[in-house]
Amino acid sequence: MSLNDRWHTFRRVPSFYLPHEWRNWVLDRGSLTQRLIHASHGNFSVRVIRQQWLKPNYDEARLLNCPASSKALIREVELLCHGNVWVIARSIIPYNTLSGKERQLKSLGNRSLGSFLFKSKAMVRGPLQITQTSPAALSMQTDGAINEPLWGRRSIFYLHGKPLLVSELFLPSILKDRPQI
Ligand SMILES: C=C(O[C@@H]1C=C(C(=O)O)C=C[C@H]1O)C(=O)O
Repeated sequence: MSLNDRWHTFRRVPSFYLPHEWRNWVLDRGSLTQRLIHASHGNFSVRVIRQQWLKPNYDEARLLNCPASSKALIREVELLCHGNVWVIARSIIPYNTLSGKERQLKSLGNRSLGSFLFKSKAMVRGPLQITQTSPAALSMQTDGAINEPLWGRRSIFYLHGKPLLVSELFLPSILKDRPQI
């Protein structure tokens, strides 16, 4: 099942629902890429699952104020540390956002989106929305390896005032693969 379906139901929860051990990760408004690089002592990579022109789901189109029928550049990735997936992410980039300097977003490849966003002097990040979901809800093939709630977030980044939506899901390997920082 693609992330497209996994993110279909982003059920918001208040940030105070977050357990202590996840608060620093999920509420950090800085670059997640930089945080992962630091936490893994540089053993970090981006695996692009797909990057295609597709229709966002209804909720995403609504947040981006895009017509429900319009397509956007949808990028789904896994962020790996020490070869393990620590984060899965889905970004929705409307056509009109891919103008000017932001045209480069079409050809990121396995460079992190964050490496572009947090370099831009014209970037403003909107508020974080928090969600809690389950492997079952995401139809994740975990063969029982993950049987605990998963925490995620999404926020809109504005580049020269043009929006893109980034959703991220934090996997338990973040805490299991390393001690708390
Ligand atoms: C927004 C960031 O970029 C990260 C990298 C992404 C990508 O390469 O597609 C997507 C979401 C983020 O987890 C960040 O590093 O904070």
